This record gives sequence, C-alpha cells and structure tokens, in this order.
Amino acid sequence: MTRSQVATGETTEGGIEPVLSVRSLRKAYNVGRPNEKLAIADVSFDVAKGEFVCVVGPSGAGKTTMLRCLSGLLSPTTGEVRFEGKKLQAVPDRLSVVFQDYSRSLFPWLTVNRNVAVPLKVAGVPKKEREARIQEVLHAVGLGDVGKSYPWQLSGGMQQRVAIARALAHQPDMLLMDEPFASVDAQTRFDLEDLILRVRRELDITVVLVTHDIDEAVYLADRVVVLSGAPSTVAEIVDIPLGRPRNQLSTRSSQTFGQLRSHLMRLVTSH
Ligand SMILES: Nc1ncnc2c1ncn2[C@@H]1O[C@H](COP(=O)(O)OP(=O)(O)OP(=O)(O)O)[C@@H](O)[C@H]1O
Repeated sequence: MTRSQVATGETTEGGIEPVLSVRSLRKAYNVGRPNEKLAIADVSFDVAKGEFVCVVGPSGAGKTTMLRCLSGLLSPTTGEVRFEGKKLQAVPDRLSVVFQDYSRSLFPWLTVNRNVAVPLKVAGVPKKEREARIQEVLHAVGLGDVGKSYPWQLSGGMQQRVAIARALAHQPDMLLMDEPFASVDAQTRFDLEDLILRVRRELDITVVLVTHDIDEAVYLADRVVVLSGAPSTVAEIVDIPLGRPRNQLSTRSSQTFGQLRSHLMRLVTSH
C-alpha cells in the first residue's frame, strides 16, 4: 500500500488492511441534553503498520477526544474505528496508551518494578516471564537500575519513561500517546522524543501521537494529520519526507524541516 492510499483510506486490490482505520468518526458529548457538544464532526484516516503518525490541531480541536476513540476508551457517536481489522469495542490487548500526566498515571505506593508489572499481572503473565519483561523494558527506556525506587523519588522525565516502559511491557503492536512530553522541560523532551523513535524502531511498533507542538510533530512523524478547529474535520494529511534516523540538531535545522513547519503552522492557525 502506498502512503497516499493510506492517507485517503483506500486499500490495495490485494486488500492489505491498515493496522488502524478511522472512518467518518463523529463524536458528540452529552447527546440529547441542552449541553450537547459536537467535538469531532467527520474524521477519516488510516495508519499503516510501523508508521509514526502525529495529530496536531488548534486547542480544543478534539485531539484528546479522538485519541480516546482510537484507543477504545470512548465510543464514537457515529462512524467506526478498526484496529487490526476488527471494529473497536474496548481497549484491545495489542494496544497501549500513554497520557500526558505521568504523576497521575503511576501508582505512588508501588515501586517502579511493580508499576510496570500491573498490566502484566492483569494479563496473567507468569511471574518469571513478568520479571524478564520488566527488566527488558526498563532497560529499553534507560532505567535499568531504578526498579526498586518509587515514582516520587524520580524526576518528571524518568517518571514518564516508567509510564512508557509500562505501556511497552505487554508488547503492543500500537502505541497511542496523548501529549506525552508536555509536562517535562525542553532538554528532557528532546531526550524522550529520541527515546520513542529508538524504541519504536527496535520494537517495530506503530505509533499515533497527539501533540500541540508542530516542531515535535515534524521531527517525529512519517505523516501528520492536521485537524481543523472544533468540531473537527481533517484539514490536511501532510507527508514528512525527512530521512531517518533523525537528529535534534541537523534535522531541525534543515530547509525541508523549516518548510514543513511553516506549512503546518499556516494550516493550524487558519482553522
Ligand atoms: N467529557 C466531556 N464532556 C463534554 N465536553 C467535552 C468533554 N471532553 C471534551 N469536551 C469538549 O470537546 C471539545 C474537544 O476537547 P478535547 O479535549 O478533545 O480537545 P483537544 O484538541 O485535545 O484540546 P487541547 O489542545 O486544548 O488539549 C472541547 O470543546 C471540550 O470542551
């Protein structure tokens, strides 16, 4: 399947399914009540296996609402989301979500090892395998030696690494991330962006990441889905033809990066 086919949602004649398919997604809150609010009017796009797709849009465009619909945490009002060919009814096993607020997503009374173990215990992974996987994912996010610490003993960036490790522990095919680096300082943010690019490459996972930061979207993505203001539609799906691996200094200072950034900036501010 070519990139443009994925962007428009076509499948090839051979019928290769995208890993995630969003069709005519519409989401209203408080339907039938005086405070009914249409957050998403009509959004369609597909994500191919192994792709990194970022979603940007003006504040209040419905980015978080959309991500919740993509994860199965919220049901669309109309339209559908398919993950690995199946219509989403609940959060599927092969999908993990990382939210912005690590301080609320980690359990402060559990050590790092035990925080990462939670989804594995829920999934019934045997103790020995659980311990091996915890070591593996903590090592992958550069936290091999803090397993016995508590989250509150770690910096914000380290806590978000724990949240990422926990999301990776049950070996998802797809990672959904909602502003995952918004609560950390600029240098830590760059480190975490590079971390997620490396982990995604090493573990061969598909990523959809919502961000309000256009530079971050261009730096990370293969394609960027730009939402219009609420109630949102897709303003444009922009290909990011920057090579990989990317580098915080050289990629961000390239001419192509600057052109893509300006184009996206115009799209987001004009909607
Ligand atoms: N639980 C809810 N009940 C009612 N309205 C909601 C609810 N959650 C979100 N909304 C409304 O839906 C619209 C989209 O909100 P959402 O948080 O998805 O946007 P966003 O693009 O993520 O915003 P931001 O960039 O500011 O984080 C907003 O007008 C918001 O007030």
